[in-house]
Amino acid sequence: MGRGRAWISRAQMVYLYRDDRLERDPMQPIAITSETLNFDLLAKGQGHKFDHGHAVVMTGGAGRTGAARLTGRAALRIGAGLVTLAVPPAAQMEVAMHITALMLSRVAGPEALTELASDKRIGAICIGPGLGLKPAQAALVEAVLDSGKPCVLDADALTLIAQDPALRKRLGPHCVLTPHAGEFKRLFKGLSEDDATKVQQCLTAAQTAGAVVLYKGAMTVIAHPDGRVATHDSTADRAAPWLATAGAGDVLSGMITGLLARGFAPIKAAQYATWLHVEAARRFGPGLIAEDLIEEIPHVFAALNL
Ligand SMILES: NC(=O)C1=CN([C@@H]2O[C@H](COP(=O)(O)OP(=O)(O)OC[C@H]3O[C@@H](n4cnc5c(N)ncnc54)[C@H](O)[C@@H]3O)[C@@H](O)[C@H]2O)[C@@H](O)CC1
Ligand SMILES: Nc1ncnc2c1ncn2[C@@H]1O[C@H](COP(=O)(O)OP(=O)(O)O)[C@@H](O)[C@H]1O
Repeated sequence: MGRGRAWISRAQMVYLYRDDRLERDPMQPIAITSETLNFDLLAKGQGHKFDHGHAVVMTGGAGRTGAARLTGRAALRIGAGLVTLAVPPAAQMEVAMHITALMLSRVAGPEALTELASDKRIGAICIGPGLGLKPAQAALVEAVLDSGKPCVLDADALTLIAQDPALRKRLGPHCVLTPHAGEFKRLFKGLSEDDATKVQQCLTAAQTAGAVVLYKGAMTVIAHPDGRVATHDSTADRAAPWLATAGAGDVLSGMITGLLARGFAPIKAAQYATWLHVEAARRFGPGLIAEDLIEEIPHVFAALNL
């Protein structure tokens, strides 16, 4: 075990969060850097797999499951003890043929998803990557939101929420929304066209939605409805242009979901995942595709002496 760490209890984790350097000046935008993060929080102490959290990722239908499979694998690599893909019946064979360490649960509709999410051991849910945009998928998003579990809402879930005020009303600070610029524009109409800076736009969005918003891009901004804002600058000496590749956002969602399952608070999960995501991209370098990001995570952890 790295640095001889003992098992860390949930109570100790709460203490460690309070000790986090990113918390010191909560109302000011804070730069997410290796100086402001406390990497000891990422260490995996002793315990069995359920002590490290169980994450669920909803997949899309047949022929559309790749994005959620990336998400699920990233959640496992970041240290969640177990990850289950919730799979519509028509996609069950496709997903089963592609996974090994990931588990599969057949989910025929919102009732089945509600039942799966009600398992007390499920600590986090991700929905959106490759999901689809039909009313049946909106009902799945509703089931996730009604579960009250920490969740990551990405890709098609964001588009569905943008189209449906009833879904928007169900958001809370336990939700992390991860829009790229196109999704941000759809979700927060008008906001992205005014003169406000990206920081102000993201903060207003978080306060409007009542949820944590991670506004993606080379400059990523993360805002909590209570006013906390953090920025991650991936330009200049932390440039990672190879992250502009299909599926990179699905991997980020998985990293956040895995950290949520491990017990990180939503804003912390978003901050740590953002730094690790760029770090993985920079370590891999040119030619990066989404799968490479996931396989680079262990090397990032090793370099951090975890
Ligand atoms: N391997 C896979 O199976 C992948 C599946 N994906 C899925 O494909 C579906 C569509 O995803 P899209 O992201 O294309 O979503 P959308 O089609 O909803 O959004 C893309 C649109 O937004 C505009 N846009 C503006 N700023 C943008 C920005 N910074 N980044 C990206 N687009 C921007 C684009 O011009 C484009 O018109 C989702 O279900 C998604 O999860 C993608 O995640 C890519 C990988
Ligand atoms: N030029 C860039 N520099 C740094 N990070 C980038 C750059 N382009 C994209 N990214 C990051 O890559 C990810 C892309 O996510 P997204 O646009 O949702 O892609 P996808 O939907 O294909 O998964 C985001 O985390 C974003 O911040």
